[in-house]
Amino acid sequence: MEALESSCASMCRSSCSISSISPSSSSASSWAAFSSASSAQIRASHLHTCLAFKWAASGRPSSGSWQISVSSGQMQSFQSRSLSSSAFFSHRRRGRRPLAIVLFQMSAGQGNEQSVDLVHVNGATLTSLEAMNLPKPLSISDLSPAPLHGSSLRVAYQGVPGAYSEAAAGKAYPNCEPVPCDQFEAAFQAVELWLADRAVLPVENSLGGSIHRNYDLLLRHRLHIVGEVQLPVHHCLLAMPGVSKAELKRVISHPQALAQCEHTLTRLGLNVAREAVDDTAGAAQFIAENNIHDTAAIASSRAADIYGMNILAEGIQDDSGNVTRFVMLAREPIIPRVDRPFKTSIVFANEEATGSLFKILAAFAFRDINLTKIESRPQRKKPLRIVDDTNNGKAKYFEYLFYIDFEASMADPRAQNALAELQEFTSFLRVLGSYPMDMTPLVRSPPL
Ligand SMILES: O=C(O)C(=O)C[C@]1(C(=O)O)C=C[C@@H](O)C=C1
Repeated sequence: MEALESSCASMCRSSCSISSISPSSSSASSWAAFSSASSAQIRASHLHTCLAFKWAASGRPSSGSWQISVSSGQMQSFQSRSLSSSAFFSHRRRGRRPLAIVLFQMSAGQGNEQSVDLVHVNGATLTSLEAMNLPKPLSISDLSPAPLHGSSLRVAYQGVPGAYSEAAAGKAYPNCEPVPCDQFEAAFQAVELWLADRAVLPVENSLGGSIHRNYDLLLRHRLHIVGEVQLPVHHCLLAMPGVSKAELKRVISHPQALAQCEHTLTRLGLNVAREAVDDTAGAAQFIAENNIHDTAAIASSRAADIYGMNILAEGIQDDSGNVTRFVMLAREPIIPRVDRPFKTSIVFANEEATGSLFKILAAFAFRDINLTKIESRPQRKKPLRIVDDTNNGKAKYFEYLFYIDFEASMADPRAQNALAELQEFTSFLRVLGSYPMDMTPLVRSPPL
């Protein structure tokens, strides 16, 4: 029997129970399409979500009649589409297995709070979840500026469950509802569009350096930095159960993770091809879903648990004190305070004058304000400055934006005065956020 994986967007919060579903045509008007999976919660009024099953075996499912058994409950009528039609499968999943979609009709008059427990499709067990990108009706709670009383904060991160960014979201906001996003840009937009309350994004790593993409996105979007978390990153080498290091021909992971483990991989004799993918846990998921035996992933031990992989080596980062710094982003800034250590992040373009950068840095030094980070990025809108100040012709200079983090709150007059002085030497200045510093002690992992 081909194994199926149920996928779902967990948009719905109440529950209902169904006993079995047989295929038929989908002509009814009140489709209660809901995104769900094992023990999902749905609200009867949600009409635009749906169930999706991902094939765990290669190839397409065979045709024939389908029986979906779920726990018994109050759903009065339901229908599924035929699963045999190829048009029925999502074609947007290039290189990935097709999705089968089942729509359920819910009858009016059902209570709001019901639960669906999917168990089998034609006897195959449903396992993991994946978000479906289907429209969901807006509700009042989507539009409320703060999470409703009793509901958890939705925190967008880039990657899939098991990614370090998910762990950082949990460290920043314990008990939050992590919202996985396929790209950094999507995490920014999820907050801007009120689909999430916060985003948690990596900005720098102690071994790999800055994550430039996020610096560029900080400028392009209007979100505010409201906090930071530093996460010790302990990488593991994951492979399918039964696979040994000697069988590996490739190691895949997020480019930062590959960079952080470069020397250790060589020391382990793994002089095999490295391939970059979107996130560490996504690498593990890809290997597990496709049952690939000649490839390992660099990811967390939690990713090994989630995707059923074996840990071949633990703590494979090149330095036991490997730490990634994440920032928390929100639509509104927080009010800066002076009763605890604060950091402020700014971005500016300096004036075209000799020594302007020196004068900018001196504005902090004279006030005893410690700088913790300076990063320069090309000014994409104005990448070159061409000046005619030589006897031999025109000179070309690259134009940069500078990102600075300094240890002071914007409520501190020293910081206010420093920025006032900065304005004399800058053509552009923006405060990205003033936020409490992460002062939690970091735990080093034992050397490999
Ligand atoms: O791929 C992940 O798991 C991530 O959360 C991303 C990320 C990064 O962008 O730096 C986060 C922490 C580690 O440094 C490696 C990768």
